[in-house]
Amino acid sequence: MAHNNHTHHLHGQDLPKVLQLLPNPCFALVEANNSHKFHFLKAWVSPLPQDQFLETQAGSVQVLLSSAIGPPITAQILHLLPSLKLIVTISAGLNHVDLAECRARGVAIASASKIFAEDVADVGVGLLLDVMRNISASDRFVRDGFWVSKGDFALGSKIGGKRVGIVGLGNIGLEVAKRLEAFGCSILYNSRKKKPFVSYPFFPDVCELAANSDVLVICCGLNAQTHHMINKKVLLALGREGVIVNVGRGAIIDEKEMVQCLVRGEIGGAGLDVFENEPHVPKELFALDNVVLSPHQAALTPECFTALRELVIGNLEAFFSNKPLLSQVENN
Ligand SMILES: O=CC(=O)O
Repeated sequence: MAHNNHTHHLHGQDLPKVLQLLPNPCFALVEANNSHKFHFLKAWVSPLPQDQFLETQAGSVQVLLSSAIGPPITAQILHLLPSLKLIVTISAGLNHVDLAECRARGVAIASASKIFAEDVADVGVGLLLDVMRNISASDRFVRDGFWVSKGDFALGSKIGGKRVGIVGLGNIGLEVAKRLEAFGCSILYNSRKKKPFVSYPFFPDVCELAANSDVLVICCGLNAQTHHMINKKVLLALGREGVIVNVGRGAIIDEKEMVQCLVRGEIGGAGLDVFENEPHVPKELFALDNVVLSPHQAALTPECFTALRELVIGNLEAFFSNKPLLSQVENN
């Protein structure tokens, strides 16, 4: 987009188009005060079925706004958008986007990973503390009147000195490491590649990492390589006292096996913000006091909304003026 004095005189139809497939509260937030700069094209407003709408109305669309809770951006959708050059996703995770198809079509991706990292890490550490110090379980104990009728509650474990294995040392994993270092934990990690900028011990094999950790914190993305990467063998290597925390995606863990391990006491506990089949959570977990559950909401705090809006609009402005994107994701 040429930035000149006439920009604000452009009619909606002449503005650069930004496609949205489904309504999303975060999109509305991004749109607020910016509808004079971009024409936000909303597939759901049309009476046409989505495919037909895309085929007839979105042929010239270059940018798609997407989110982790929105519809997956499949090869089929990409095929209906021949002019698409950029997907801006309001998420840290990218598993809802067909990355191979984007690569093949030369579609760039910009994410919100940097903005969400601190908030997701906070919840990861919160879940770890909760499981290990029985915070939610003690709260239930007190509310149910058991402090009076039964006396003391089961003791939790000390956090300081624990070995925390981080799976995925990206933006989120690094924030988790930073926080837990301050608690006196020792940090180990598994990642696709060894990171030259940290001195934490690197474990190329996730099973080895589990065997050497008191807690595993899952912070990686979901893809073909990480799907069910945390399988029964890894869980058994973590062991009876071991705790697992997941703030990545549910399907990185083989959920059925994890539930079995928890029910049989083969691992010590779990703190979970994500699940394989959200919003459905395996019912067996509801009965377990050593499990803390959270409804996949680690990423979003109202405090990050301003930064999110600036990042998305910054990416759109950069794209339409041929400048480097602010948060382009590597997709090789
Ligand atoms: O799950 C949330 C995200 O990917 O940002």
